[in-house]
Amino acid sequence: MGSSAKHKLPVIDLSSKNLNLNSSSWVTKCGEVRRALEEYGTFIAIYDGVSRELRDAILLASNELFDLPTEVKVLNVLDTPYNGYIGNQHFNPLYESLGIENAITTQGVESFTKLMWPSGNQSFCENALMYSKAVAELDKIVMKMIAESYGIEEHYESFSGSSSYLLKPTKYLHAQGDEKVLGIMPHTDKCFMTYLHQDEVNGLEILSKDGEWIEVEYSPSSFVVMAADALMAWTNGRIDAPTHRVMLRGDKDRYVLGLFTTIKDHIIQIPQELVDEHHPLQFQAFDNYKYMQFYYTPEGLNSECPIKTYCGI
Ligand SMILES: O=C(O)CCC(=O)C(=O)O
Ligand SMILES: [Fe+2]
Repeated sequence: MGSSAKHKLPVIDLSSKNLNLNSSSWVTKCGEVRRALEEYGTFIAIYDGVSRELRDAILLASNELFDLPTEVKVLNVLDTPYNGYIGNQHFNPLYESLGIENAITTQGVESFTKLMWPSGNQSFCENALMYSKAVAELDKIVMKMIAESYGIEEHYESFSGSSSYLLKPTKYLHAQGDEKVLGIMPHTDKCFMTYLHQDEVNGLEILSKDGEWIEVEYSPSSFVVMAADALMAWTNGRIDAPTHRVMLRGDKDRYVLGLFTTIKDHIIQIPQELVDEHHPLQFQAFDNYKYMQFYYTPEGLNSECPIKTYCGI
């Protein structure tokens, strides 16, 4: 498996000025999004919903967050293992992250802020909420495009209100020396969809279908949109969740903001429209949130493809 020169991730402009729901360019864009996801499981979106000021403010706030003492950061404990606080793991020693649950609600962001800064941090709270809401709008656009492209809008509408958003500021300490070093081990995400945003330091790599690692370069005004395991099951395997990792190089720490959507309290059915003689049913109806819990059991952790082990046919 080498690094790829032959693959380049599709870049799709989803800025508001270029999207008109009733135009033929909308239909063309839906097709582009679907093709990119079917081919790579991911693409780079140009999206103008997050202003430069907001981006700078939230990245600066992430710096302050990771500068807090470890005794404070470990207080962030969530129901889903590994979403609360991760730091100094022996297998990902440069990686550190903190998850903020219900990140598009005032209550979700406020309770996290109070835990980290008992005397308050109004600007963190406001910026994290504004950022999460803006990226959740991008999620709505992307999901609408996927659903329209497959003709499964009604299925999506039946659970779109059950989307739950986890904002995960992440920090990677810089590598020592010129060699590329591992930032996060190869994995697929276990939620429904992932939206990544970074400062100027690259490092994300995606495994292509033919086994090449694609180095992802994207500007601070773009987002990586990535399918996760639950989207793969819902689309009956039409879209694969791509394996990805982070490799670090250079002398700068890397900051990333991940927004992860999960469908909660809803059993996701596989749309009949996606099942035919060329695409036999591959998955049973499943609960995305329970699947995430299953992943952290010994059976889930030891499985080569946990979503198949959990609800595959
Ligand atoms: O840092 C990145 O670019 C990717 C992070 C990631 O894969 C994750 O948090 O699941
Ligand atoms: Fe990931």
